[in-house]
Amino acid sequence: MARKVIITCAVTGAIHTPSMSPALPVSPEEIIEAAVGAAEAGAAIIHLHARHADGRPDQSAKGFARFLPVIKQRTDAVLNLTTGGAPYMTVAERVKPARDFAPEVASLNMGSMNFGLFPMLGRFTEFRHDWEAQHLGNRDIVFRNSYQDIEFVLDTLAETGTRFEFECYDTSHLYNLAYFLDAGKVKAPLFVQTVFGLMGGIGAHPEDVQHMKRTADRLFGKDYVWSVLGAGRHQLPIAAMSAAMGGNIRVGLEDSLWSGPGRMAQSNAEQVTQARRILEGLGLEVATPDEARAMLALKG
Ligand SMILES: C[C@H](N)CC(=O)CC(=O)O
Ligand SMILES: [Zn+2]
Repeated sequence: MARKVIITCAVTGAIHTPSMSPALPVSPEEIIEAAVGAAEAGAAIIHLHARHADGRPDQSAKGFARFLPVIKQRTDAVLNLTTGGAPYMTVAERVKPARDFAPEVASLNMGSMNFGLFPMLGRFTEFRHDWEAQHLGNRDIVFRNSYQDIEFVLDTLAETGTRFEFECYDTSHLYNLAYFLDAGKVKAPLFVQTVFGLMGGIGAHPEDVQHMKRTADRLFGKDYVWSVLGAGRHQLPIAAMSAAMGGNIRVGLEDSLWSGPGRMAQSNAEQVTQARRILEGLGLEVATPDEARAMLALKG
């Protein structure tokens, strides 16, 4: 029996800006087509952020209401709403969409960190909107996720039945998750999304991947479902490592605009298809949304 692998697709995010790639979904219609296309290509989970018309991150419930009902109608993929929003937002602002829509899954960032986007400025120079260069060039971003912030999200969503994609950008974040597990604030199976190659967090070297996996195995044993995301050019190499090491995969234009060295991705579905080819090349099978629901004990 081939192992089932969950592919998550993060279709737009709040990091990349519209001028960086014509494929980046911005409008509600573009986000809907990207989500449905990614699901049809094999993504069991769709991770969602909203944007204003000029592409700036929008964390209002209204912003999400413009595409959520239509996506729900057109696909049975698991929907995962961000509580990360954009690093300069307050946690009260960030948790609103998940509080209002009570999704099956919501992201939860497991620690504070410097957030370096400015390395991308070397590659992208032309911007349609002023805010884009400021956003990317900001060297003073601290993505705040204090224990109080994390607890606030957990308590706010406690009655919704929503489960979490625990974003861990470094080993300290795994220890923070272990603390909340021991404290009984989160329940197994934990969906642990280890993030590699985002400046401010752990790197994307194979030893970094092994180190995060070894640490998670020691802290959580069988009580977790491991997944990885690689930022930028690291997306597919990190996905391949995870597939070979028994893990699951996250791709999408939120995390990377590329589909190969120097080749810009034409769509989220293209990245999902590439991930799928890697899995099938290894004799693995892509998990369906319902198989992902069973693996992650989701409310359905
Ligand atoms: C590296 C990713 N941007 C992690 C993320 O997706 C955070 C969130 O939305 O809460
Ligand atoms: Zn996100």
